[in-house]
Amino acid sequence: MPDSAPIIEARGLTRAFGGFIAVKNVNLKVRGGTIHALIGPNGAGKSTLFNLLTKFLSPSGGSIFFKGRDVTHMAPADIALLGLVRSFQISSVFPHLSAHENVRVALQARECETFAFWKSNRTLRRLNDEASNLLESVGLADRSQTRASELSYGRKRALELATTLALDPEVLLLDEPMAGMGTEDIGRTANLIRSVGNGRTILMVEHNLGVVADLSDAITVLRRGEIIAEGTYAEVSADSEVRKAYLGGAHG
Ligand SMILES: Nc1ncnc2c1ncn2[C@@H]1O[C@H](COP(=O)(O)OP(=O)(O)OP(=O)(O)O)[C@@H](O)[C@H]1O
Repeated sequence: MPDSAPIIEARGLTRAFGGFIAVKNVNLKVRGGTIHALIGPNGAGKSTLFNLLTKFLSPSGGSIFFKGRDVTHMAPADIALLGLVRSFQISSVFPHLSAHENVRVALQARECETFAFWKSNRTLRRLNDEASNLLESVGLADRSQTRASELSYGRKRALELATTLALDPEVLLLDEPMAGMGTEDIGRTANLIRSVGNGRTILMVEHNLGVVADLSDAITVLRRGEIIAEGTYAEVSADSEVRKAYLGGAHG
């Protein structure tokens, strides 16, 4: 693995809904520079764990560390500023703006953190160029002037990824990046994730096991809120508990 230090770590993470424990004593280490997938049958607790890590839900117990710092009680916006950004579900794509305008707005949002609010012509030109480069990197160069609302589903998600990349996150959390996509979009998005994963850490929840096998350096398998296996795809797919969980299908 590229780097052995965990960039995200959950210790004893637990979340109950009433009397039901959706995530139970999870100890997870996501290593810097890796693509790490969270898999498991329906209802295994993947989304709940994701929501805990991105602070959309607060834990009933346990702690979360980001780059060695205890962020258990930090607000979602503050953890995003530290460099942990969730894509696809929270990124803001404005339907009436063009693809290019959407990325530029995201770039401007980032610049506001560090620069004065006024912009010189030179700065605006640089932002325009940067927006064009980002669109190109997600395969949307030829859709630059298309309104977001007119993009196909797969391309809308590529635009969401571009607006997230505009924030230059160190860690990207992707929630089912392939959901609802056709084969062609899946292939393109997998390539995209691989290329944006270069130099970043990616944690993703994904149901498409072919994609998981293809992209992941490490995989954590959840069932009924607990980790049942961890390792490479070859390791977890050979695990008898994992096989049982998947054969058990939706009742995992
Ligand atoms: N807000 C909530 N209130 C009550 N129960 C919840 C809530 N959110 C999730 N659960 C329950 O927690 C369990 C885990 O759900 P979660 O959505 O985290 O699983 P998942 O692995 O993401 O499933 P899927 O693959 O179907 O998206 C499920 O039994 C679900 O019904």
